[in-house]
Amino acid sequence: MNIPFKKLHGAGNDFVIIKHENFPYKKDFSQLAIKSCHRRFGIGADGLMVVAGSEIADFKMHYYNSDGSEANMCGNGIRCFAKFVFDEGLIRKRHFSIETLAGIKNISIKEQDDKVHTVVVNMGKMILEPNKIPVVTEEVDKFINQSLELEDKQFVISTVLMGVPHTVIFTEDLQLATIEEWGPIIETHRMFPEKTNVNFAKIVDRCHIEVRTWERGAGYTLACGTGVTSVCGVAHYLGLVDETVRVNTEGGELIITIFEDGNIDMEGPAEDICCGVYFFKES
Ligand SMILES: N[C@H](CCC[C@H](N)C(=O)O)C(=O)O
Repeated sequence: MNIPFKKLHGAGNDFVIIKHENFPYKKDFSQLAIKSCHRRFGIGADGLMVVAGSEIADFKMHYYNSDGSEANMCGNGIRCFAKFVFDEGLIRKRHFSIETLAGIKNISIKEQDDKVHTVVVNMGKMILEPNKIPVVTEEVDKFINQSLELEDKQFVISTVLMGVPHTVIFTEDLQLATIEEWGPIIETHRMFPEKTNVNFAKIVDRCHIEVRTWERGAGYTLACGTGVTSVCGVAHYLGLVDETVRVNTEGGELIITIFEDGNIDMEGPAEDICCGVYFFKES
């Protein structure tokens, strides 16, 4: 089956995007994600998004990680999704809404020469209550600064829900070797029945943080939008940063703004990489 696609990235987190009308087989989205996201046998990407219609918003976003698992939300992905639908002429408003499994997200785009270059997403509010997060824990009212002992290493972790589960570890050590060693162990820890994304964060000062993320279902990525949002939400909750934070990821910079009512905005880039036709072969 020949499927037209575009490939975009948001701060180095890259995605294959297709229109539902070109592949209207939801039962095969997972297989399509695995095959098309493969870095050798496919196009290569961290995830797949399918652009579909919605009865409650301007569009519906289906998101699948490169391992084929479906996720409720993707922060870098929804910026690329917004660029795709605007640049493709599917919508010409600069403010519109996208339905996700984590609720409706409101989008504002910034464009130059009629092409989107930056997108602001209202990510909603960070959820702190353990009974609303897929985490198994003794009675605590917030899963913040909990100690976790793994083999011979002590971690202090905070786990929140930002559409998807995120575990945050504040550390000075952002070496890739550390993330690749401990990321998968924490991602698949028994306390996370639906697994978790794992964010290693270094607070530079009250308005700068560096974040490196091991993503659930995708591994190490150059940036993670929901992860960066979660890190800033936890850091702000702990009084470590101000309301606006510039976050450095390996793939680029994201700007997070935390409002008094708890809503969090994420601003960041969305860039085209290529477009083409993907030859999907069912296995
Ligand atoms: N791997 C995540 C989904 C993608 C999130 C990330 N790419 C982002 O930008 O938010 C999960 O399964 O929870």
